Amino acid sequence: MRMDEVIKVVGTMSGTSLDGVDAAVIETDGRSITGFGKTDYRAYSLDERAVLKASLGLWPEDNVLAAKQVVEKAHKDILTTFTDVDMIGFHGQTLAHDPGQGRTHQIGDGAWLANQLGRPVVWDFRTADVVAGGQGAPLAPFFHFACAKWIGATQPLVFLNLGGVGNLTWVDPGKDDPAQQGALLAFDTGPANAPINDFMQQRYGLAFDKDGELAQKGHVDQASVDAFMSHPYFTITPPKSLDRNDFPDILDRILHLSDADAVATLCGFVVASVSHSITQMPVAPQRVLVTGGGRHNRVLMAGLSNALKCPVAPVEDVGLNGDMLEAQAFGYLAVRVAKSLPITCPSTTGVAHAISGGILSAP
Ligand SMILES: Nc1ncnc2c1ncn2[C@@H]1O[C@H](COP(=O)(O)OP(=O)(O)OP(=O)(O)O)[C@@H](O)[C@H]1O
Ligand SMILES: CC(=O)N[C@H]1[C@@H]2OC[C@@H](O2)[C@@H](O)[C@@H]1O[C@H](C)C(=O)O
Repeated sequence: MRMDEVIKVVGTMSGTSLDGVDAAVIETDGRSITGFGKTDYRAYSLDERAVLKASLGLWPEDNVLAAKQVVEKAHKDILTTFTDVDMIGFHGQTLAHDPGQGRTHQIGDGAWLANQLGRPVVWDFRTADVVAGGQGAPLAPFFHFACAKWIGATQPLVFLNLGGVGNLTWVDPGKDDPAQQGALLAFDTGPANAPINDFMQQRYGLAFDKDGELAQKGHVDQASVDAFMSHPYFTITPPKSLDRNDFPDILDRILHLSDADAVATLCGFVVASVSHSITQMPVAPQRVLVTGGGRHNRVLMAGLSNALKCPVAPVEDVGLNGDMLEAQAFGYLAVRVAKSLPITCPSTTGVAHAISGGILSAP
């Protein structure tokens, strides 16, 4: 493969919210984005979701066969309709993440998918980084750097992903290469939608608080937010990353509140953790562009706008697709892996030096 060859790749993401699989086409030479293409979404059924949820926290030595089959089938279903791509970037589903012990666990066999779909598949993006001493997450930052160039940004800005977990990337678009010192700073900010979803599921059997409607009726309990912010995670100097279940007692902290106040306070946790994270940026960002499902939550967006000293807007404001950015990221990273370009560096995962990673499985 020539270094300047543009590859049409479909990337997939099955995120921590366990709602389904996103797939999105991107065209890139592994450095610049040259175009975006078709996108699709395949929801997990309630039964599939239950299998995945029951498998969270499990490692390869545990019995994860049922969950693996759910993930593989869902990806095969959605990817079958992407017929005109050169390559697939397959993130899989994270079940467990413990970089401190040098391990992270994404299920789904990319070699099997390559055979089923007759296309090369790049997968297992995180293992090389954790084995090399990095956090193995977040991995979207190198793609965020390319997005900053694509939108023509000239001043430092932040991409904030509000998924199940929150993560952000500070980008200096004045730099030439994402692995260059001072180009990026990225880390997980704290829990985002996952606790809100868990609460809505427990109380109402609902998947999430649509548009923040319940939170809008409540008030933030500041004492609970302050107690939440005393968690040791917030004293760690970035880069740092989280497992979905790293704050196991988060819902216990709001049990004494009314439902509306409880959800408003969970939103307050997100706003406080993101605001704290922004104070750790090398230079104040000119703006914060929000991606991930949390950008639809009006209470989260209003809270962030109030708390931060710069404009906060969904990535749609700059022409990007906030539902598909992570899927696009793993397409982009697949091409970088195929070209042996770095996908992580000290300022994104804390790894000692910039490295590539992933496995490329030919059909
Ligand atoms: N209209 C909406 N109102 C409020 N919240 C929403 C809305 N739409 C989506 N969300 C939230 O966004 C979540 C899905 O976000 P997203 O797809 O970015 O997460 P993910 O990719 O699974 O997570 P991660 O980035 O942590 O891997 C939903 O579970 C829900 O909590
Ligand atoms: C271990 C893992 O799967 N982490 C996810 C998770 O979901 C959000 C946040 O936590 C981020 O660190 C990461 O995903 C994004 C896509 C990333 O790697 O950039």
